Amino acid sequence: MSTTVVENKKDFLSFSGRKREVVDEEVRKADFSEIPVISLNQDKESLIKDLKYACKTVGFFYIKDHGVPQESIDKLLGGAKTFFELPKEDKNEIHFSKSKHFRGYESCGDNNTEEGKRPDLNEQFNWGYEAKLDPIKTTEEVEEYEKNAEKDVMAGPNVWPAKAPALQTAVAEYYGHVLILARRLVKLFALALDLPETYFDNLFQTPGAIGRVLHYFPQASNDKNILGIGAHTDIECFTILYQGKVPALQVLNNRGEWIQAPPIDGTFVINIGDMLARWSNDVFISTVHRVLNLTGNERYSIPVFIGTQYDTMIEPLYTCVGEEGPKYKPIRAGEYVYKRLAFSRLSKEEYEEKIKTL
Ligand SMILES: O=C(O)CCC(=O)C(=O)O
Ligand SMILES: [Fe+2]
Repeated sequence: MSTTVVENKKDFLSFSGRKREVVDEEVRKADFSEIPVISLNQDKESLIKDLKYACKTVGFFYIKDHGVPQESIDKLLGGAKTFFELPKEDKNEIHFSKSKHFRGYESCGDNNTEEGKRPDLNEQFNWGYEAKLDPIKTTEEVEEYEKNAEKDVMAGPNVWPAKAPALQTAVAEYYGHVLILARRLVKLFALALDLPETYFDNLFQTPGAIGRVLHYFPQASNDKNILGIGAHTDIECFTILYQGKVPALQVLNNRGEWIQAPPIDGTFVINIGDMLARWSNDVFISTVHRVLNLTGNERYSIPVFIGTQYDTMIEPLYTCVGEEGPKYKPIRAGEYVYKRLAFSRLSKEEYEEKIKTL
């Protein structure tokens, strides 16, 4: 999740390689033509046209008519709140440092998303893909998956809080709905990239899909050195974000201006991540964003980061290379995600040591 700030020049140089300049630190209200709202319930031709525009020019959009029941969202928010209210010692029983692939609890200050800024002002719970959480898998498929479950550095079992058991049940229900939506979006993205509709399907059968519930604390100061989550681009192909009711998300637009992306009832925010930006040779753009919660209220959000199966080699797609050719070298999805997560969470020494073994 890390993005490097190039000192003095105020550029963002993310791991994806694309530079983003900040020309204005003031944050302004955008109207929805800047961050489009797209209904999934419209004829396919116009839907693909809307998606093409949003993915190629903004990298951020809202979707409505997405099919995920509000009840499942509310259940997950309830389960997460119970978990976050537990005493520190109970939450730390599943601290992410005990997990080889960053699952579990991150406390406030554990993560420094934006280099050069203070650590992020949030606590969070993270889980990853397991076939038993996937509603399309049969019992036999789950058994088969479990045999090879730890094949990739990023794959393996989740950890759940013993003292807040409702969280696990609520995650399973919500994540199931989101995986179905993700597989629907993957087909639409294939079409928007001028590929056959089923082009990506096999690569999202056991997707590297990390879910997270974030709890942001209100902050008094508008000092941009302290952020709920520092400026970054997401790592995976795309993110399905439920951002609750508290406005705090900001997006860096193509002109280098920070604009607000307030919550809209009944929608998710979808944003393109660096894996799909690389895969599409920057035909789809990944967009820098951050959270600054000046509302005086606590804020909860639920991003699910949808990536491909971890053994997928990501190299620019044939429909996207054009005359200039591929901009990016091939990378293995699991290794890429691991390095990015490790970079903002481990010490420099630990990071160097760990990546030697990948
Ligand atoms: O909380 C939000 O609205 C955004 C969270 C986010 O950007 C992230 O976790 O990558
Ligand atoms: Fe993000």
